Amino acid sequence: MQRHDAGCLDEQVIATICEQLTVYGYCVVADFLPELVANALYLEASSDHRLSFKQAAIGREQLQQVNTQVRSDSIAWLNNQSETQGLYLKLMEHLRIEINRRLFLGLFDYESHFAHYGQGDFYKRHVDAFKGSSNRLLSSVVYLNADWVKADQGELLMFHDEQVSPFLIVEPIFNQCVIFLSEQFPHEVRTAKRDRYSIAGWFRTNNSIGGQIDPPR
Ligand SMILES: O=C(O)CCC(=O)C(=O)O
Ligand SMILES: [Fe+2]
Repeated sequence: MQRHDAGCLDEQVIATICEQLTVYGYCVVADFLPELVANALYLEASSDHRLSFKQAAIGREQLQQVNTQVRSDSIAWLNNQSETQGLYLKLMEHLRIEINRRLFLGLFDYESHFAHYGQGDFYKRHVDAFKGSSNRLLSSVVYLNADWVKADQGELLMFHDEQVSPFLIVEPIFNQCVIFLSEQFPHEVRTAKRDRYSIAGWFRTNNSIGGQIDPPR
């Protein structure tokens, strides 16, 4: 059900996200974005040739390397280059401000990329940030796949510490969003059986030294 059509996130959704992050450290939200925005994002991700998807790498900065044993998806960073990206980034900026206002997390900015998992692609178990060594505080993933069925797999599996069984399985269904503490939860993307589109993003704190934002992407 669509709860909102204006160019903003639903207030109740924001309140729920903040409550669940406080209690559990993660939350899953259905119908996250205004439907028009989610549709436009899907169209852009799946068919806008100005986006040049590149094989995703792991690690940061100079240590980045492509390792298709770990992840085999392709990504394209959002940089406000289209009206659609502008709408999405504005909504996430609103969310950033609201989370800071309610939870005092001191989130400083938000970086995000489209991700495309083709048939057979996966992302093995990992954490998005290692304790104390990153400024990624909250991870978000918005899924853009209409008509996803169980047989398509490609679920996000979330784990507690070293446990082998996931405590949460998130299907990558259209306009569903998951937000979680980046250092807290190992997770993996099960091999997708069909094209799978999403936007992964990170709210970051500012650990800048000498005016340089640390670390850059
Ligand atoms: O697409 C997903 O469900 C998760 C992606 C992910 O873990 C990442 O990009 O770091
Ligand atoms: Fe991740």
